[in-house]
This record gives sequence, C-alpha cells and structure tokens, in this order.
Amino acid sequence: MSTPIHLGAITKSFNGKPALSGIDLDIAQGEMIALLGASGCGKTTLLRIIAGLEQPSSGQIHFGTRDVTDLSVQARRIGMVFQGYALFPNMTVRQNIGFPLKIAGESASAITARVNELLEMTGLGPRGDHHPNQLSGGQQQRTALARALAPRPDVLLLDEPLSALDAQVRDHLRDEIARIQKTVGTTTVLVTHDQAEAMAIADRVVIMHEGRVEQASRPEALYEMPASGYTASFIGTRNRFDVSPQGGELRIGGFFRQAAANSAAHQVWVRAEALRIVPAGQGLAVTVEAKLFQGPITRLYLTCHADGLSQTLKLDAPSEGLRGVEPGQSLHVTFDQESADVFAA
Ligand SMILES: Nc1ncnc2c1ncn2[C@@H]1O[C@H](COP(=O)(O)OP(=O)(O)OP(=O)(O)O)[C@@H](O)[C@H]1O
Repeated sequence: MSTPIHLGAITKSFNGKPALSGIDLDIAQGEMIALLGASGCGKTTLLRIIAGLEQPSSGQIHFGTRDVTDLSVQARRIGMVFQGYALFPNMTVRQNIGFPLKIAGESASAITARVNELLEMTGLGPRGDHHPNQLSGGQQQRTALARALAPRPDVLLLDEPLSALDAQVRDHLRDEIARIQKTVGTTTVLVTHDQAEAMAIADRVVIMHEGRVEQASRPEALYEMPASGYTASFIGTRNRFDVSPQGGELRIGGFFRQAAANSAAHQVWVRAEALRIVPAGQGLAVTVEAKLFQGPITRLYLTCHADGLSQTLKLDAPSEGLRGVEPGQSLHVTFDQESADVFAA
C-alpha cells in the first residue's frame, strides 16, 4: 500500500521571501529518503507541503497517480511522527495505536488484530496497557510510530523523530525505524539535521541548500563523490584547500591535478581520514596542534604553513597508529590523488 512520490517544481514563499525555489524530486515506492541540510534550508517546509499542512506557492505533488496537491491532510493517507511524541496522555499504548482505526470506523476485532501486529513489530508488547507517562522517550516514540502506521498509510513522514532522545536510545531507535520501515515497505520521508542519522537510515539522502536540492544520492555516493563544494563541506569532515592554478596545474604538497579552468581559484576537498602521515621530505610540512582521542579513531589538528598555505588541517586515523604522536611535533602529510574532490570556484 506504498506509493511513489513525485514533487514537481515546488516553490514556496513566505511574505515574498522564497523558502523553496523549485524542488523536483521523485521518491520510489518503498524508498526511505532523508532531507538533510543546514537550518533554514527548507526541509521542514517541504515535509509540511508533502503532508498538506502547508500549500506550495506553485508546483504539484503526486502520490502514485493521485494528484494530492489540493487534498487535505486527512485525504492524503499519510502517517506522521513528530519530534514531540504527541500521544494522547489519557489513553494506553493500545488505545493510542488503535485510535486512527477507531476514527476510521473499523471493527473492534480488526483494531485488536492490527494493534497486536504493531505491538509485536515495535517491541511494545509488554507495554500495551501502560499510559504514555509510564513510558521512556524511546517507547513513546515507538508508540507514535505504531500509531502512524496503524491505518497502513501510503506515505510515512518523520519530522526529526529522534532529536528529543538521548544518544544511546537514539541510535537504537534509528536502527529500529529502518528495520520497521523495510518490513512495512511504506515510502518514507525523514527530516533530520543529523548527517550520521541520515546516512545510516536512508536509501537516499537529499542535501538541501537555500530552498533547492543540492544533491540526492545514496549515502556512500554522497560521501565518496560529492557533486559540489557545498555537499563536500556538509558531508563528513573535510579539509578545504583553496588553490590557484599555476600554468594550468593545481599543486599541493605531492598532489597534482590539471585545473578545470585556468583563471579560477579551485577548491580541493580532502576527507580527514584521507590525510596520512608520510616520511619527512614528502608531502606537506605540518605541526601537530592538538590530539583528540575518540576511541578507535584519533583526530589530529595540524597547522600547515607550507606551499603558500596557512591553515588548520584535520587528520583522522586509527588510534593505534598515532600512539607516538604528540602536540608540538613536526610531521609530513599527504593524500592520494583519487581521494581529492576538486571544484572550480
Ligand atoms: N510559517 C512561516 N512563516 C514565515 N517564514 C517561514 C515559515 N516557515 C518557514 N519559514 C522560513 O522559510 C525558510 C525555511 O524554513 P524551514 O523551517 O523549512 O527550514 P528547515 O531547513 O526545516 O530549518 P530547521 O532545521 O531550522 O528546522 C526559513 O527561512 C524560515 O524562516
């Protein structure tokens, strides 16, 4: 009962100020996408437009062959989960989950069967007769998810569903949501500002920037092949080198690349884990400013004053290999040709 979503040329302005500037996006049946972007980029507005809580200034929304652009929230057959749990405090978990089915006039036996199915799927079985104030945040959010799924919606919309939970619960529920979404197969749009969450849970991540889609890609592709300097700056931890071409060539330490345009300055982006330490005389001379132990990975903050550069670099490497490295030490670092993403500015 899942359906593809088609968004065609969606725009939205508030008081003459554009919040969305032409969003074209197709979401496949059963796909989970994450809308990710900096505060104010328009992700919540887009989600609210898909839900019918907000009308677009122009553009169309289709769920499969249904044009839902002018339909009410109720007529769209969506399920929604918000950051705040929004459960009915005077109802038990069972009653909360069954509520939309009761409103739809389903029989008591059909409601019981569906509620039991969802209690099982969400691991809430033992909590069925509890009230929301007897539940943890994670359990409340599972209940909200079960209630959203109860009427078998065509589309599931999740608005920062994990952001009110603490880290450990969040990671667990994130994996649970991914599992449940794949089980029910409902086409899902998640809004988040947490890139790790987006990458872990979504089939595709849609990077939004100033009311536009900057890039929509599978998480691995987004990480390995950012299509723009903006995506590169947003995903992962990267170092940015601003390099002017000399004789049509870009050079940093041992790195060499033909410039895309002769006159323009270029951005060369290198992930923190792509920088590696090499013997003196190779690569860029740097000084270790700080060392941050993060369990299996350690991050070095390095200052670089070589090759006309003056900047701080971040290097992430397995902690084991950095045991002897201390702040104040001089090192040389380099990166492989293929690990650099180059954009003409
Ligand atoms: N009801 C409204 N009235 C006026 N302006 C609005 C309204 N809703 C959103 N905006 C503006 O539209 C732009 C996009 O907002 P939106 O909430 O969609 O961004 P967002 O990416 O979800 O941000 P955040 O991560 O901070 O929630 C912002 O400039 C915001 O101020």
